[in-house]
Amino acid sequence: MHPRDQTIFALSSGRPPSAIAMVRVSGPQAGPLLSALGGKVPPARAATRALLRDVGQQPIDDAVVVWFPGPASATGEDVAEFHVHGGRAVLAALFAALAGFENVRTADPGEFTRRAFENGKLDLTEAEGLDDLIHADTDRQRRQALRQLKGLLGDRARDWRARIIEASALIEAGIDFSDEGDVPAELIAPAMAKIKTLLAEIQEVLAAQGQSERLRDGLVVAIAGPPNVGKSTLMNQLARREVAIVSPHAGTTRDVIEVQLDLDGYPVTVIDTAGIRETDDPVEQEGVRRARARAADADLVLWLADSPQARMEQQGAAPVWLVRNKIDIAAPGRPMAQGQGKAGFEISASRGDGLPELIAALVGFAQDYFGGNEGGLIGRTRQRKLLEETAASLRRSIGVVGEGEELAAEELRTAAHSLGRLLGRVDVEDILDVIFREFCVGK
Ligand SMILES: Nc1nc2c(ncn2[C@@H]2O[C@H](COP(=O)(O)OP(=O)(O)OP(=O)(O)O)[C@@H](O)[C@H]2O)c(=O)[nH]1
Ligand SMILES: [K+]
Ligand SMILES: [Mg+2]
Repeated sequence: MHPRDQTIFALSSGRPPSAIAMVRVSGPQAGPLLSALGGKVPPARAATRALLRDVGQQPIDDAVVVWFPGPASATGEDVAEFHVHGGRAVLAALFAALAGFENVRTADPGEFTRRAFENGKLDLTEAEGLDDLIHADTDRQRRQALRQLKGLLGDRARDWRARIIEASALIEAGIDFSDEGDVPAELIAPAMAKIKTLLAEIQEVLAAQGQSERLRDGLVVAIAGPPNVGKSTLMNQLARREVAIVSPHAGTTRDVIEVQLDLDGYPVTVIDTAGIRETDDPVEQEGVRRARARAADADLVLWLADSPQARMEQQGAAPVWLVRNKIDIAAPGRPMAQGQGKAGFEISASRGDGLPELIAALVGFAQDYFGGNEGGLIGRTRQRKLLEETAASLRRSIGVVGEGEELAAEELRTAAHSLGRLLGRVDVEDILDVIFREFCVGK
């Protein structure tokens, strides 16, 4: 039997032990498994109490089961849910009982969603939204993922694709029905007008997007600077816990240390690095090399220093903010040298002075970085790339239509194909369907 036709099961709730655990089953054996383990197939979509027993009639657990006959289920197949007590031994016994049946196996990662997608329950953008929702750490990520899951982008893409196919059917019909290959302008003009309108709509979505697909990956802020200036102390303050070792010994931090922060709903990764200096110690040299590399890849560098004469080092293309630390012991004195046109900050990482201002500035930076808008439909680079490809093909079709309708039609097919890939449905038959439906009646 093909793996696709087998019945799959998996623990769908969190790691055991837990009060309740939910094991989900999907596939043709879901119903037979319910009756084999629970004694009967319960009424559909109603939580039903069942004493589960294994093949030897030994009790497994007192459970609640739910039966979702397909296709009106999450995956489109027959689905059974077993809500059991979330102990490791209970789950082990249930898994053993399930796996004992023929053509029943544990699910691969994402396989329930994959089946839902294959059964047309979700398009690819919605599946991506579901994945993002499960992995969302911050509130803004959650809202963005929910927009994807609700299929807002998918709905637009389906509509655009249908309209492209319509326009291309008009042109192709013109080509097929014209005598010497010259397609009457009455057919081409309305088709191209449709294309121009929808190109404008796609461009609007691409432009309104700002940076919001960055929400998935987060913003990386590197703390860098000379040894012993208080980088790890600042890191611990931002993380509100002791993630990095702090000591008066210069060269304490060697590895790159990361923490994930939720900064006003924005996902921010802060990294603490080794103090940058010339050194003979090969271990510290490696630390310095990693520090430079990570700072060069960061989206923002906080260059920490503890003297007014501090000179900062630019790493990569990211903006660098000069942050003077230890103002509690140094005389306030002269303001620090200003770097890259950015205002310097003055803080005491150990005492907390100046930290609210620094954090407020980081939130402001995050707002700019993420585009601050809630209306973004695009959640991933994959989606943006395919929409850009679609727009480019549409522009080319408008450009080449004067040179030949076949060229324009070919570009439209490419555009529809890009949108099909966005949705995870690539199906050239659609174009033929429209042509035959609209132009071949009675043949
Ligand atoms: N007075 C004062 N001391 C500080 C402040 N911040 C850090 N220190 C002290 O400075 C020393 C070095 O701090 P760290 O946080 O380890 O400095 P670092 O830059 O991570 O050092 P390396 O990892 O070795 O490069 C420690 O003794 C801290 O207690 C501050 O704001 N004021
Ligand atoms: K130190
Ligand atoms: Mg350190």
